[in-house]
Amino acid sequence: MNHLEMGSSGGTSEIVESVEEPNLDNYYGGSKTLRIKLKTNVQDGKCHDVEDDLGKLLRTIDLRTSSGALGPMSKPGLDLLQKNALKKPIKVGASRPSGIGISESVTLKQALRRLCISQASEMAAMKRLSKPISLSGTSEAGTIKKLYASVVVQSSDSSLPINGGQRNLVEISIMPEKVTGIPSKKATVPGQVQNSESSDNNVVSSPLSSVLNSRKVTKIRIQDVINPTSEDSFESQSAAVETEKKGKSISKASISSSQAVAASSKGMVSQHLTKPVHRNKAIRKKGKPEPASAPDVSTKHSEVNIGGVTVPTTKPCCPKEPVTPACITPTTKLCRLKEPSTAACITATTKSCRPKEPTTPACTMPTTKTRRPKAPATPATSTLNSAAVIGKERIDTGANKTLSSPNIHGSGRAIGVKSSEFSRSREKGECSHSSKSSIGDYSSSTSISEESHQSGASSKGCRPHMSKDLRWVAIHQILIQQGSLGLRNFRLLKRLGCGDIGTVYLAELAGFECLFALKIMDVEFLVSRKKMLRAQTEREILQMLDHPFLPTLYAHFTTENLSCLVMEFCPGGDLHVLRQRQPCRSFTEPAARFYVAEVLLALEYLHMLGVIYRDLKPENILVREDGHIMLSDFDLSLRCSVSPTLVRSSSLGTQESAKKLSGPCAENSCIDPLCLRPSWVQVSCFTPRLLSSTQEKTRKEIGGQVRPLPQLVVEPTDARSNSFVGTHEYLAPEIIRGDGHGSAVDWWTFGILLYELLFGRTPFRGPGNEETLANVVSQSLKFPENPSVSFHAKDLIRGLLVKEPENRLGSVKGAAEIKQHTFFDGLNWALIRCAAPPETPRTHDIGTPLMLRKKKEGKCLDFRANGEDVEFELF
Ligand SMILES: Nc1ncnc2c1ncn2[C@@H]1O[C@H](COP(=O)(O)OP(=O)(O)OP(=O)(O)O)[C@@H](O)[C@H]1O
Repeated sequence: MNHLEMGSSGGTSEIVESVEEPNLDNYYGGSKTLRIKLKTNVQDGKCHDVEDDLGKLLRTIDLRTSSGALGPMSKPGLDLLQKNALKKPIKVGASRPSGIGISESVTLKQALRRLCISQASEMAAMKRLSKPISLSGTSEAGTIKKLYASVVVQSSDSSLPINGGQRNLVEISIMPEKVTGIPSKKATVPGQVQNSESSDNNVVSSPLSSVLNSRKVTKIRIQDVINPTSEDSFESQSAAVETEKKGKSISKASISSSQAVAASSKGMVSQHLTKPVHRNKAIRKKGKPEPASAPDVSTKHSEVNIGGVTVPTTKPCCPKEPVTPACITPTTKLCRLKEPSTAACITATTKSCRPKEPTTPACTMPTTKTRRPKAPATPATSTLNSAAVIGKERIDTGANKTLSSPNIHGSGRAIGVKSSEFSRSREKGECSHSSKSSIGDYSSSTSISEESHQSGASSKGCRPHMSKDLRWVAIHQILIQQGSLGLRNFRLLKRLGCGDIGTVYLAELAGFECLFALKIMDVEFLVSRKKMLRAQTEREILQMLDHPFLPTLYAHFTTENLSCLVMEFCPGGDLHVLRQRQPCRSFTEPAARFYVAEVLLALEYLHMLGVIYRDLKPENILVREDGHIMLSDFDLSLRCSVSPTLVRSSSLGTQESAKKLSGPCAENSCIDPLCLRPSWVQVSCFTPRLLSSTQEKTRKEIGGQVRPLPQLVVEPTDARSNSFVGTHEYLAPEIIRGDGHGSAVDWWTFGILLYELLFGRTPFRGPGNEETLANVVSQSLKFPENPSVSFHAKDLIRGLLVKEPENRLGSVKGAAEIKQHTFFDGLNWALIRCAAPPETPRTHDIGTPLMLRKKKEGKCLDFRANGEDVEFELF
């Protein structure tokens, strides 16, 4: 600290400038010292002229420094010079382009000062360049260089390229805190002065101080980047603004430096910096509602009902942020957006949805309808829990609950149907396009409340694998533009088939060239035939689905008296048709394995959702455009509760396992993945293979045998229903016997399916349905000699077609058990959706557009192409 002491010594008053500083000898070598004392003699009341004293002083200096006029300065002299330097900013003027000059107009004292200042500063700087700063571990020279670089950047041009600013940002941020005490010393770094000279107005000390100030600003910004959501950063940002405001008064250069730093910050982290701004707005507006804006359909995870159309709102149709081409990639040939505005935001690489070559795999459905035999009446009571919980959904079984789904209404007319009506509904299916008709003796002991419907809707809100689908974009565009979706938006092109509860059409969304399968159901007909619950079950299940081998429901709407499901269209027909096109009317083993593997994954997924499918047959397995499968038709499915269970292998007796499996797995008497021999099983198992020492010990104690880990089973293995549902040839024995059934029925039908795909017929088919049913219950399984089928395939079928459901493969651990069978050896389950299918469908005939004409009273609605007109088919 510098201070002036005034003392009195006799008649002489002496102003002594004393400096309390660390030993500067270290700084300046201490080799030569020049001590200057300014002494004012007041003697006899006479003041001597200061100039005289200085003259003497100058002579003294000349004498003592004659050996080296530019030699090291004495400490006191330096002190004085330093002090002066601190008091006055060093102006870098054009009059002194280089080196040290003394203008003629200045006094001798000033000249002396300048000389000393320049010399001392130069020396100090040179010394410092080689002196490390202990605090930061970086040399002070390095720090000076960095500061210099900052000053150079800031003083030369404020409109610097951003990357220059970036460099400054980083360098400044690592400066040690304690550099603030030496700005004036640093100001005389030679190179720095040279650069600073480029501008008359630049004040060297100011940029430095502003840089130091802006370091704080910079630091704050970096914090923002690191943690853009922290409150601190928000406050600091305000502080930074304050600092910047203050900095404006320092100098022009300091402002520019601050701007440069800020600009560099922006340049580095422009994206991140936008976040705190948004967040700040949010903080400010906290508690205040945002002004009404258009609904952001891209972010909500629930469904909306717009104009009677139920659609999920999570689809990335028109997100607020501009849609990048990568965000919406065409995934199908079946949809193309026409409107240029949309196409611009979506991507222009979409394939045409209108295939040119007319082939008709999807239109080869048998048109003959089979009347189903009346199945024996079965008790309506279901062994399902009265209040079944599916995930977060709760199925309320309240008997008199009124169904008033907003989705089932037409022209503003809500349909309220007492669930008691459904409870009485046990009607069999009456119409099918296939030779294998589904029996729909649907025990409707459950009715589904509105709440469960809503939660079901929200659970299906997100469909990642379909999120890039242009069809979502098209539908959402219609909803946004027109407010609702209806039959008017579709051109019916072809009838794809007729089921128990409705008719499915190939339909094009007008203006978009997007093809859909449109299932149209006559609500009055459904109510009168007590099939409303089946329709509702199907819709609710469809709304839950999000799986590559299961259909996507794009929308549901009601219009007049029709309930319509807008689904994904499968142009490849079904496996029944496809099988009949095979050389021996049966698939090769690899092809069959591919199809059943995909079906298995779909069933596994359904089971995990608490859905027992119950109607597996080739007719319900549709072939997608890419050749992969899609399991359709859920109106006979059973919804039930699923409670994850940890199943220990010991609970499944080893003998039982052996019965179910043969080959390497059965030899081991264990079905746990760890016990399976095939290498692919071990590869696909995610169980850690490293055992701890304790585990290793335990393992040895049990005689070297691997103790299988318990397995989590999330399948409705305990669910029971007494409904008589299914297709005769596919009905499980327990359904026919009326024993009550659970998810094991799907593994029975899975066995029948594999049998049919491989052998071209089902195993228990009799001359009539009654005989078929009898065979299913009592006849033993036989395999034809032709075609030749592998042992593994037969072994799997044998494991599945076990008449007692409790001994059936899959009855305990579900799909996991079946996947582990040797028939599937080498199959990569995780990547099967990427595997090449046995065949991909040929292009399909979209047919002639159909037109709705009329509906006859009290009859099931159907449309039939007749030139340009459509007639209703009565059934
Ligand atoms: N998404 C689709 N893509 C192509 N064709 C389909 C699609 N959905 C259904 N179909 C065809 O439409 C026809 C009728 O299907 P729907 O599901 O209504 O009845 P179903 O399969 O006969 O079953 P059920 O009578 O039990 O309702 C089927 O033959 C099927 O091939």
